[in-house]
Amino acid sequence: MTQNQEIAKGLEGVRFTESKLTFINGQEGILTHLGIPIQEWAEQSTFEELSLALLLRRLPIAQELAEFDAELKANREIPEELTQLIRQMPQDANPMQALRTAVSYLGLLDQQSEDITPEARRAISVRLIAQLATIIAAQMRAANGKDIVAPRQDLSHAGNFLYMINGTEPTPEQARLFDIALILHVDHGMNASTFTAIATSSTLSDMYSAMTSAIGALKGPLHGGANEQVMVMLEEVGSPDKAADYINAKLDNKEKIMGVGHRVYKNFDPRSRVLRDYAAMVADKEGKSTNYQILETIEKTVVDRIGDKGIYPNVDFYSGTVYTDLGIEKEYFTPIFALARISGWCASVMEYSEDNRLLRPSSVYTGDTDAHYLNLEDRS
Ligand SMILES: CC(=O)SCCNC(=O)CCNC(=O)[C@H](O)C(C)(C)COP(=O)(O)OP(=O)(O)OC[C@H]1O[C@@H](n2cnc3c(N)ncnc32)[C@H](O)[C@@H]1OP(=O)(O)O
Ligand SMILES: O=C([O-])CC(=O)C(=O)O
Repeated sequence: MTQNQEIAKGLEGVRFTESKLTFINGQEGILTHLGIPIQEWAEQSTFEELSLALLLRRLPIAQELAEFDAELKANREIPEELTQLIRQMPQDANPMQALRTAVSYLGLLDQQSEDITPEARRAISVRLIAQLATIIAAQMRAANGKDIVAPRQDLSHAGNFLYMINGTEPTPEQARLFDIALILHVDHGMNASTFTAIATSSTLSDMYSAMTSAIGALKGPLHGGANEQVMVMLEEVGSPDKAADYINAKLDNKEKIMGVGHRVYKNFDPRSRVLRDYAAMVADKEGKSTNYQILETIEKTVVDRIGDKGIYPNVDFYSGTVYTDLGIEKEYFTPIFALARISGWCASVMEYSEDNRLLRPSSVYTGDTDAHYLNLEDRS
């Protein structure tokens, strides 16, 4: 029996499906959704519109967008049982563990959760997109010993989230900045968490199981968890004049720098450029923040030292400074990534399920081939 011995470590470059959602050219730093550059989505669109466009796989017409917007608003409330669970969670719970638990519980409470027809998957996607914001805001408030703020129906998705976390309405500029940050995180091809969501749903499991798996995958520091780790690094560095030495010491030690490097981008991640511009704009307006100055030095030091390996800032590098400026604590950076990526996960699962095939790769077996069972007393 012959076995193909080739291994694609980390599944690098392996294509297992077709998709019409997202195109990435990692060498040239190009990212498009439905063929439209990410910069245009960021400048001209909204989180709601991009979410619907990915679910439809085309730009919606005005009436479709208005209806989707109304549907999201009508679905913002979460069940009272879930609010109670959130209140009972340990105050020091890891927010991604708390989110994973809450989404799993939401599935338990949803009468439709076992229905995997396209219609049911779409209805569940709308609820998940709308309610993740309410769940994360409630968790943030409860963990800080504050009253949970109910969602409002007269604000945008981004504006309502900021309202729910702060208890006061954001300025239009703050709401728009957060909306842009969400847009930049909505989808990114076959990243680890989207792949995980698809792998789970390829067994014909339900949407909530797929999303719970995806949240678990996003949590890791090599993926979405890197944005929080960037902030940890900024705290360790402390001041801009220490940044270069800090990075050089880490690289001498062969340690990885968080928020830089990417499996696909070997030039620059276009999302980090957009985020850097906004971070710079806020920094200029309010007098350059220490964090922004440290990041500038880290970027320069990393690119000087290992830019030739294709290591540049990724989306997680500058996002944290934008969130910090909006008053969000670092422990919630990764849940906020999920708040945006939920739309990409749902759209990807729905697309893949139209022509589903069980995901089941192989490994090359390198263990014994001629062993026999030994009784316990005969083993040494
Ligand atoms: C939303 C997102 O998921 S974006 C990614 C978020 N993750 C991070 O920011 C964590 C830091 N970055 C990394 O760990 C990596 O760049 C990853 C996991 C994102 C991609 O990794 P891979 O494609 O597997 O690249 P790999 O780890 O093989 O690195 C290739 C080379 O670049 C180096 N390298 C890659 N990333 C980094 C980094 N962040 N810091 C220092 N060196 C790095 C590796 O040491 C390796 O060097 P070598 O060839 O001399 O051994
Ligand atoms: O594509 C990836 O591997 C990681 C990433 O940038 C994302 O998920 O946004």
